[in-house]
Formats: sequence, C-alpha cells, structure tokens
Amino acid sequence: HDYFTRKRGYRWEKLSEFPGDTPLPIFGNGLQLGFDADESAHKLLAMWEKHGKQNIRLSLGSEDWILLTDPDDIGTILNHSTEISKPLERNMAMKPFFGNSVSTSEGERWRSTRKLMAPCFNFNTLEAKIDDVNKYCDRLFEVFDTYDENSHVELYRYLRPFMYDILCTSLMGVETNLLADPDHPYLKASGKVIKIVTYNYFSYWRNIRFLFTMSSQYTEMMDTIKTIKQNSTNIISARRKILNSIIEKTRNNNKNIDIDLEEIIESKLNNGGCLLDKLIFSKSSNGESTSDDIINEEITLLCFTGHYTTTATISHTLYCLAKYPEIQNRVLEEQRSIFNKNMHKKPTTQELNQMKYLEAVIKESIRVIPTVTKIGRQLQNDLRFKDGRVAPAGSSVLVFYEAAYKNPTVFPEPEKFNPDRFLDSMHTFAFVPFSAGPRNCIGFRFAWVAMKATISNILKRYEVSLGDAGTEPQFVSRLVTESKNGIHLKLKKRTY
Ligand code: HEM
Repeated sequence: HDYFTRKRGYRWEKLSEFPGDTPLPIFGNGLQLGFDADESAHKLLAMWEKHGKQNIRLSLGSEDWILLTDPDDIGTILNHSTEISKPLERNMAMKPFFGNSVSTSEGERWRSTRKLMAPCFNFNTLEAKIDDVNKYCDRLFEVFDTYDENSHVELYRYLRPFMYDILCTSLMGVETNLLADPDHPYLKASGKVIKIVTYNYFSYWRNIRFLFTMSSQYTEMMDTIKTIKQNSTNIISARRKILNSIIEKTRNNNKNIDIDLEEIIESKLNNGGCLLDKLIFSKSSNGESTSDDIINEEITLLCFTGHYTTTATISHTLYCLAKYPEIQNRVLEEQRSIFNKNMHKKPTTQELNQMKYLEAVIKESIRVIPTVTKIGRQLQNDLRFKDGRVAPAGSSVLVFYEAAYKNPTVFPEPEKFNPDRFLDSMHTFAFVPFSAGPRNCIGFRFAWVAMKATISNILKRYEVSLGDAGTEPQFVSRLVTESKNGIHLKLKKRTY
C-alpha cells in the first residue's frame, strides 16, 4: 500500500476510494486473477461479491480499472460526450484482427466511418432487412427439418452461417449461402476469434512479445486472421463485380444520351445502396477513394461482430426457453394472439413491435447469460461520479455487465429467470446490453429485428426442449459469453 501511495500519488489516492484488493508492486492484482483467461472471469466476479457487490477497482500491471455495476455511474461514463476512447489493452487485443475499424479506432477515422455507416442502421432501412431474415429462415428450416424430434441440433453450427448470410445479403449486397456449408473455413476461423481476443486481453504472458510469437497460439491467431481477412477480400471483390455490371448495363442502356454516370450511381446508392457500397464509393476530404485495406478492416469487423453476437443471443434465448417450458408456452401464447390462426405467416416489423413478452424473454436471457460481458473506456480526463468519487485520468472505466446483471438492488432475486421484471420500468442504465451514448452499438436495431423475427419463426414452427444429459452447455465468460460445447437442443415440429 505504501509503495503505491508513494509511487503513484494522486492516481492512487483517487483509485483507493473504491473498494478492491491491495495491489502488489509490478503485478498489481494480476496474480490473483491467474493466467487462465476463462478462470479469471470467475475470480473477478468473486472479487466483486467479496467487496459488497459495488463498483470495485483493480490494477493489472500498469493498468488501473474501475469496474462499474452501479446504474447511475454506468450512465455517467456511457453518456459522456468526449470520453469515448477504448482501453488500450482491449484495442491491442482486437487490432490484429480488425485494424482501425469503427470499433477499434479513435478520432477522425472513427467519426467519419461511424457517420458513413449510421444511415444503414436507421429505422427506415429495417423494413427491407426483415424480408431477408424471413427468407433465410426458410432455408434454416429446411436444415432443421432433417433432424427428427429425438436428435440434437447444435444451434451455433447453423445459426452462425444463417446470421452471416443475412448480414452479407443486407449489408454487403452479396448473396452467400454458408448455411449449405457449415464447415466453411470462415466459420471455423471466426469461431475462434472471441477465444483468442479474450486470451490476448487477459493472458499477460502474451505481452512478452518474443515468447508469444514463438508459440503455437500465435500461429493459430495469424492463421485465423488470414482466413477472416481473405473472406472480406472475397466479399469486396464479389460486390465490385456486381457494381461493375450495374454500371455497364446503365451505360449500355443510355448509349446515345449524354448522362452523368456518377449521378446515376449516386442515386442508386441513396435508394437502397448497401453499407459496402457506401464504403466503396466514399471519398476522403481530398477526394481520394477509400483503399481496399481500409474497407477490409470494416467488413471484417462487421461480418464478425454482427453474426457472432446475434447468434449467441438467439441460441442462449432458445436454450432458456427449452429450460423453462412454461415461459416458452407464454411466448407461444403471445405469438398466437398476434398471428391468430395464421401461425405459418412470417412477421412484419409492426408485428415484431407487438412482441413485448418475447422482447422481455430475450432481455432476461441476455441478463442471465450476458452476450457482451465487459466494455470499457480509457479516460482522457478525471471523471467524477454522482457520489463525488473520481476515476482518475489514464485509468480505464469498465461496465462490468456480468456483475451488473446480478446486482440484487437492481434485479431482485437475480438467480431467478423471470422475464416479467423487464415488463416494469427500470433505471435507464440498469440494462444497456448494447451500450449507450455516442459509442453505442451501431447495429442494435438490426440485431433486434433479426433476433425477434428469427426466434418468432423458430418457436411457431418447433417446440424446443433440452438435449439429453451430458450435453448441457459449458458457458465461459469471454468478451462474449459462449458455450464451449455449443447449444444442443431438440426441435419438435408443431402441428396446427
Ligand atoms: C445481440 C447482438 C449485439 C450485442 C449484444 C451488441 C453489443 C455491442 C456493444 C455492447 C457495443 C459497444 C461496445 C463499447 O461501447 O465498447 C457494440 C458496438 C458495436 N456493435 Fe454491436 N452488438 C450486437 C449486434 C451488432 C450487430 C448486428 C452489428 C452490425 C451488423 C453490430 C455492430 C457494432 C459496431 C460496428 C460497434 C462499434 C461501434 C463504435 O465503436 O462506434 N453489433 N455492440
């Protein structure tokens, strides 16, 4: 304690106002968390419990964290207009995969990309996307129908390509069919990303560069990166081909007319151009086109994050519904009241808006199996919380979702699966799984449409139940919670 007081003065003075274990010189609290990234998540949660289930501090090497579980304080950091930088260590873990993408960059690159992409995720563009979701559900059902009611379906295996195909079609303007190829190299490689990023983040030995570069884990990481980047290269060239043929056709149809092709292309883009088109046609302030390397970073991020988080949430919600059949029945009742006798009909966005109970069930599933487990900001300046305590400049403030969702003052009886709690109003920052403020999840509306429509379609068609003993999911709290052995459920076709 003395050592730190002397060494770090002001910063420690501020940090020490938050409860936490006494850090050791050099290691901080690192040794307590251990070297196994999957285990350290449990230890962190235990630390939070030990210190009275409130905001805690933690030091890891030269990094200091304040882990927030108080809704007011979570609001203070997420709503801040200028504290929008990600923690350095988080970015170091992510950047080998995603370069300076919108999720890993700061300053002008972040601002301009965010602005460029935002219109693709507006309310108005969602109408078109639900048609894609519904269409791909039919393909999914063709696969599910091949399983009889007693065999297990491993959900990640099919929902990942399903969500990926939807994303590629609606955001990239390229129709893919990975659902027909669930062993595709992209799926294998992207299935490892969360594990590797989490290990990069929490396994301190990886910072010893020469040790890491000689390890088999490094080779695995580099192979994974190569595969997912190659996939983006393929998407970009497929879309360029499609665009070129559109341009060629337009030119041929207007051979004898004096036209401004750029203008025609631009009008095409404004009416239904996809996100990838926006990147391809974007120009920097000095008129230069965006390079393929930069486009690749954005596509690699979007393809990964967009399909992985939604798949996890859909799968985990279906698992909860299989575990609690009475809640599944209530969801089905709500579906009946919305669709009347027409239970084969695919939902519209209006119908999705009526699915309040399903929405509550998805939220409660995220609460008990947190899709994203932690997010953070590295402070440029001191940040003052409501109670007057200060997080010092240079430290990282984290939203500790896993713990916040177990906070009994916010969620009474937190161990109970009770979707009804979301039907009542609650603190604005009690439950923000998509973050909030200027750096929130850009894809949250898209995610809601995809998740609600998919679960509605699946539940109307199948009764879901748990797999046999021995197949229970083994959840690990990485940056995204995932089950190491997948999600095994039985699907029984309903008769109407
Ligand atoms: C259940 C599904 C999803 C969850 C729980 C989720 C959660 C999050 C969270 C918590 C953040 C904020 C990270 C932070 O503040 O540090 C984030 C950022 C982001 N998400 Fe999502 N997300 C989901 C789906 C999607 C989808 C479908 C897309 C795109 C197709 C997407 C694209 C992004 C992007 C680009 C960012 C970075 C935004 C920025 O830094 O400005 N997400 N997401």
